[in-house]
Amino acid sequence: MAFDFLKRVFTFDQVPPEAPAADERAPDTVTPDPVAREIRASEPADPTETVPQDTLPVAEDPVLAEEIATAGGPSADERADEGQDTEEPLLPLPAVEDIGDLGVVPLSLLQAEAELAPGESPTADLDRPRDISTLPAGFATGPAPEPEAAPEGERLTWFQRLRAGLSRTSSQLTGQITALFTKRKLDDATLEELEDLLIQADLGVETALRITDTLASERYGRDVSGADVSRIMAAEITKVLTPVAKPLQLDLNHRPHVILVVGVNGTGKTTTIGKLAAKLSGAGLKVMLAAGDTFRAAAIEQLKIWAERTNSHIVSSKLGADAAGLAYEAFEEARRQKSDVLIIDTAGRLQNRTELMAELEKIVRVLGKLDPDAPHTVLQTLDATTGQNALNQVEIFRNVAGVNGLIMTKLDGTARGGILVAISAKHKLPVYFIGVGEGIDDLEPFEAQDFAEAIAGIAD
Ligand SMILES: Nc1nc2c(ncn2[C@@H]2O[C@H](COP(=O)(O)OP(=O)(O)OP(=O)(O)O)[C@@H](O)[C@H]2O)c(=O)[nH]1
Repeated sequence: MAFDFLKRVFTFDQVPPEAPAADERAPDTVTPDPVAREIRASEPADPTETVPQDTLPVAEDPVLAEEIATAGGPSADERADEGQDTEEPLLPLPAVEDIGDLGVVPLSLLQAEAELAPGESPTADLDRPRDISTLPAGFATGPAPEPEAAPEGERLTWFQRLRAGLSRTSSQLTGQITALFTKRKLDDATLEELEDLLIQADLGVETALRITDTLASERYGRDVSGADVSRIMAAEITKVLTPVAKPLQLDLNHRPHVILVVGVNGTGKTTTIGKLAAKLSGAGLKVMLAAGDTFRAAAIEQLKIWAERTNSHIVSSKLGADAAGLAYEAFEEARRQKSDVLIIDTAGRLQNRTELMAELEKIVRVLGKLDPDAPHTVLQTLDATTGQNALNQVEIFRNVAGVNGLIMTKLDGTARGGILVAISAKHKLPVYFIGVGEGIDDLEPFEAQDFAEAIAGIAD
């Protein structure tokens, strides 16, 4: 099944195309060997004649055939435009002479042979040593150099991607902090400026104050280095994040454990569902997906592909169908099929679109009719490139849909990330995973210390 998917996404053009049937082949089939070509040109054209596969590539490639046909002359189309016969032989061949049993050879070769001294081979010239001291620019002689080994580990580890993603935040912040404390001692003014910098990095007032308080208690009135601030910053952020860095708990007494995935448009819901399904079905759980984003045909197709890739079942309906109805049916179907986990995708919506938020409320309500505890997990995806607006997103989705867990996506891009600290300090919602790429494996459990150190710009 996975191979079917690959086959749809990639074209495997290394596989040589099958030779077309003789009657499909162009009558001007060209044999690559020039001598054979010349010989063929003198023979009566036999369009049904086939050429062994291994001699076909030149003639089989239509672009190449056209290039050959037009080398030094007008294209077939141009010839047609000029009213010329397009059936003429494709290749401008040298003049030939019939020499009986030997068939035909180029006249030029016969003339060259006639000029040779007795016993001298016509190809002897090729064997003479040549002066190769003046090759054209761009060429060199000597054995071909060994190809250089590809650099190891071209694909970054997820942690390197996280660090790279947060590097804009961290390098900007650490640069400003270093500049702030150059030739200045820690006093009220520098503490206030530091607090501003931390707030500008989206960390939130509460965490900014924790950091400045700790720094003041350690080093007030003394010199401070950027490294001191980074260390304290990482420690304080870790303290904020540790309580929310939790594993996603599945209560398999429910069967299925229902996960509803919500969030603003493009925050990575569908992709994250695919990644989650891959983890769960890879662990042997029976997963069902529900294509609850009934607004976009592409979203339904996208989820179907993820279902196929992850060996999950999928329930989908027509474009524009009632999303709550679909969620209800999917829940029933998952029960019938004894799925372990049902993951329901929803259309992206801005938190200020009241009617769309009401639809989300309805999905939750309808699921609750089948099981008062359902949906058991309501996951919200947050795009790490978003700043302060993410705080507001959590606030509203939490109120409307009962969000009880977060996943931050796109931490591999030019992420801001600091906002997750502010959200964690305020909402204390579990952060289960982080997205660090678009691939199926690019979802990592959230680790408080790793994240904190990446923001604080602390190297390994
Ligand atoms: N770099 C990166 N891209 C991601 C990540 N997660 C999702 N994306 C990309 O973000 C884009 C939007 O992802 P979707 O999964 O379609 O988002 P969605 O929330 O379902 O979108 P809507 O259905 O429009 O609301 C896609 O191009 C994804 O490949 C991630 O962790 N890193």
